[in-house]
Amino acid sequence: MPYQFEDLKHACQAEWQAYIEHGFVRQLGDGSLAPEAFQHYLKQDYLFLIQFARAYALAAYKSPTLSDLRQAKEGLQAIVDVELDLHISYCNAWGISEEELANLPEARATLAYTRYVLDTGNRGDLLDLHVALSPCMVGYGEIANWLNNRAQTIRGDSNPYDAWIAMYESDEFQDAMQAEIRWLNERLGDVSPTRFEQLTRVFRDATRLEIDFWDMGLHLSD
Ligand SMILES: Cc1ncc(CN)c(N)n1
Repeated sequence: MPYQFEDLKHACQAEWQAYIEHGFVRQLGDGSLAPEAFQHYLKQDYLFLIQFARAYALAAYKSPTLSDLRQAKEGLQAIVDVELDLHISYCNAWGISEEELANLPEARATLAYTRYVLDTGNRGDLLDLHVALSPCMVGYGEIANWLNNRAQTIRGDSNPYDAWIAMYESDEFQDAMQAEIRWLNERLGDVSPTRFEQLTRVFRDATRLEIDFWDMGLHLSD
């Protein structure tokens, strides 16, 4: 039977659930997250997004066909034109200037995750790289949808984190997430069980690094 993206999630169910339903996410949803934790996360996420934009540029470099190149461009555009732009204005609203962002040191969780993805992409092929990128692109879209279906989630002005949820439930982000899933489904359909095992390891590692990123925000780790 051809593999699908859902099979990767299924193979890493415990890690995927721990990522999507993390304490940081729950507290964002009900508005109880400490502002310092959110600001720490926001700053590190700016650094994270710059490295992830580089990883999509690597995907463009590794693309053998026009359709692969277009998919890499979509990912790069979603980060640079949608997420980073919104992120900078969102940081400003939270009292974090662009100058401060430009001079931040990277936390260990940021270093570990971003360099893992770049290294996986350098050593492996285009599919390894997209699988390593997928918890980022697919996970946040899924988190926004999970929060929206959760009774404890507060939407609107009474939740200071409402704009964050809105960013990831936006059509632009949800469309980019669906395009990534479609691209992966087409490629995963052809892989052998042994190759799927290898890719599962990459997906699990990247998902665990997403969990560490939430932990870093929650505990203000550097
Ligand atoms: C750590 C992290 N992971 C995923 C995303 C969503 N692109 C993000 N902004 N930051």
